[in-house]
Amino acid sequence: MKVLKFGGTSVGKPERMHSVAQLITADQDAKIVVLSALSGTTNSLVEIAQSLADGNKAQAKQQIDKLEAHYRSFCEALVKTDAARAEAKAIVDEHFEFLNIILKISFNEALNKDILAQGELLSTKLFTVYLQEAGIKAVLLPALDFMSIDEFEEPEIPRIKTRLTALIDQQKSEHIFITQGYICRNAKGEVDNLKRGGSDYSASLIGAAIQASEIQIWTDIDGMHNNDPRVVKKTFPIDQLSFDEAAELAYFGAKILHPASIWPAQHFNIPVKLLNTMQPEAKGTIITELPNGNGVKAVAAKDGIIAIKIKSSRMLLAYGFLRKIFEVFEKYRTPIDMITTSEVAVSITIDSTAHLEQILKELQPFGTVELDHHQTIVSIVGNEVAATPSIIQKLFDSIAEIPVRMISYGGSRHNISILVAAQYKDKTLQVLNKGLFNLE
Ligand SMILES: Nc1ncnc2c1ncn2[C@@H]1O[C@H](COP(=O)(O)OP(=O)(O)O)[C@@H](O)[C@H]1O
Ligand SMILES: N[C@@H](CC(=O)OP(=O)(O)O)C(=O)O
Repeated sequence: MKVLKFGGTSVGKPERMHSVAQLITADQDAKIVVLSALSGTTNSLVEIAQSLADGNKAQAKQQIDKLEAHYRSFCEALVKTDAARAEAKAIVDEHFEFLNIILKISFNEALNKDILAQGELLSTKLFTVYLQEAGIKAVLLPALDFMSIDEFEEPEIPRIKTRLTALIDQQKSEHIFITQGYICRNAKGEVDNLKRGGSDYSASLIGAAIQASEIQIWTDIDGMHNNDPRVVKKTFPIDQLSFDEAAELAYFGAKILHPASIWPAQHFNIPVKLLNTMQPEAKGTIITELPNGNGVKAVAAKDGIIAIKIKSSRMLLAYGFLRKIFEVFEKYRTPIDMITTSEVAVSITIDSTAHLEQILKELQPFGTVELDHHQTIVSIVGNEVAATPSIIQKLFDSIAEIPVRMISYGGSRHNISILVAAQYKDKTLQVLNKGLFNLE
């Protein structure tokens, strides 16, 4: 069985949904099709939830009405028969009735998650109505019946496997299953999600749970490119990446993949293909266990980084200092991305401000604490990149004019990372495109 995931841009217009239907029926293979919300919907739902959190019900109502109008016209173009239009209308009625009801009740975090789930529920139901109208047999598998995370927000793969296999076994004669990406249930049984962009993660978890033969991530670009196409002019798709290379790129900002989406596939050695819905014949990128050579494959940038420097003469010749500092981050479940040390100071980067205040308070006794917001990690990724001598030379030549805050070299054989102030991100990606790939 294969898993095919279609992102927001691949289902964001009625004609795109029609193309997705063609793609999933191009062969007779059994498949689970994972859909995101229509592009822009989750952002709108976040805005609605924010208005409600701010107590601004009038604004929330306006935002709900605007989104509803969008869905009404989407349905008009998606399906043509009276029966299908009536079904689509009933779905839109149901979900917007829900959004209108929550205007009347007091807002809380569980409700927030319920709001955010509406996008994937709508897209999958509407797509199923279209498939039915087009005479394509498919079964809708509700993700909330099988996808779950534990109290640490970690996916429960064995449980997902048991529940999903049972659902599929009940319908053995079917070969196209549709489900929602992104949404899941948490340890309390409430509706939750796998964080923004999480449909890729859903696809990978489903692939791992059913030991799929392949996971396909269909998006609006022909695979992983060597650099961020939103920032540099000339980029090219990479034919093949190893799981390690892809994981580094996803984690360090290549938006095409959710940061956590590689490990489930890697654990079960399931190939992942990145493909373009708008150009299905393009080769895309295949991600498999082994790399197909050494050296730089791509550059990526991760925004929203905070650098924390702890300076203390007590660190001089002392042991146990770093452990005490790390324990503070562990206590607040805040992962550290980069770390550099000298005899009297340690610099650390994090990407979450959730517990920043408490962390800073607990770091104060260790020395002088300095903070830099608005930083970006730029990562140079490729198998054995750190062991390829010419690369470090080219890297330093390229960034000669860029003020660099931190450099991490040697932590991973596949990654060299530098930290720059966010205002230098674009320039850094551009000079690296020239210096490492000889492209503008
Ligand atoms: N290195 C990269 N290679 C390919 N795409 C990238 C890269 N870095 C950023 N992107 C962006 O990722 C986008 C696809 O991801 P996303 O918008 O999440 O798609 P989807 O809606 O299909 O999930 C592309 O349109 C592209 O602009
Ligand atoms: N709809 C969710 C989940 C997702 O993965 O979307 P996309 O596949 O369009 O990145 C989001 O916007 O975060």
